Amino acid sequence: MLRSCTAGLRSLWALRGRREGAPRLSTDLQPARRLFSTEKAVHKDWALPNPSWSKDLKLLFDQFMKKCEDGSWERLPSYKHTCTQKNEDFKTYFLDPQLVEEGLSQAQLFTRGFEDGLGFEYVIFNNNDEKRTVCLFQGGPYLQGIPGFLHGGAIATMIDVALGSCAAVSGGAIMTANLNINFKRPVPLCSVVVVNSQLDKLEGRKLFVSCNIRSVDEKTLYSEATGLFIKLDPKKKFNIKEFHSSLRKAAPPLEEAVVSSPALVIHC
Ligand SMILES: CCCCCCCCCC(=O)SCCNC(=O)CCNC(=O)[C@H](O)C(C)(C)COP(=O)(O)OP(=O)(O)OC[C@H]1O[C@@H](n2cnc3c(N)ncnc32)[C@H](O)[C@@H]1OP(=O)(O)O
Repeated sequence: MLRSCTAGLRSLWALRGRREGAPRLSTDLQPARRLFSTEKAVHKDWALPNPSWSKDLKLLFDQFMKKCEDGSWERLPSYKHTCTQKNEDFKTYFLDPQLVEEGLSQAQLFTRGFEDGLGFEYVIFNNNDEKRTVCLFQGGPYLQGIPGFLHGGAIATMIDVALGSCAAVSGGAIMTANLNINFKRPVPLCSVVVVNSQLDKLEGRKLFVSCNIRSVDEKTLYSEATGLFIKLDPKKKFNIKEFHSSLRKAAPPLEEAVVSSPALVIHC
């Protein structure tokens, strides 16, 4: 099972002119800084094949690109950094300007923060008429949970992204309000899975979506999930000052919290 993954990583190292036994990946990762060096890299669309993609992923990608030719499907681009009009609108209408200045300059999309092949490799296709999306996903070795299998949190993340994208196509600026996931079979690390999502119901600002995750041959059902996404209300801007003062009211200072409740000390 892990053979294809190891092979993928070896070819990745080979591409970068490294031999086996060369510096370990974990101590040798400087991807983000390297990528920030040019404008072109910053605005790179990551939902496109790279050398870490397996044969299965490339094959499915090609099949969906074919479906895009008649306009019934479209590939959704994916960027590490804010650069779509949708994201700009989000900042303008929903965020406190102070939050934008203080917090967002270094920010990048969580699922695109790994070096090629090590984390989330995925591409999402949208069918507007049918209100559904298909996400092709290959989870890399840094997403391991129990040995040889994907971490449940990584699966939940992809479900959030897949369902969120499905909802965002219809709803624009949305946020996840509820996710409900049934993990039915563990997903082998580095395998390719298909996340089929669809918009079930639109009710005011509420978008109800559901999805399933299956193997490429469709024989294995890995997970099923439903989600509720809320279309954001521009009248309810996220206000950083309000947020901080509500936090202070809700939580006592750390020392106080530790003394009164040792269970609050969480190691992560
Ligand atoms: C193209 C890009 C695609 C990218 C996809 C990426 C996906 C990633 C998305 C995320 O990770 S978002 C991060 C995780 N989510 C959050 O942090 C959200 C935290 N929650 C909130 O900020 C607010 O609760 C939220 C914005 C979701 C809703 O607040 P609002 O003040 O706008 O809504 P309001 O409370 O007025 O509720 C609106 C309706 O939704 C209902 N509602 C809200 N939260 C609910 C809930 N949790 N369960 C059930 N119903 C809920 C609520 O009852 C009401 O129903 P009615 O209209 O029928 O009265």
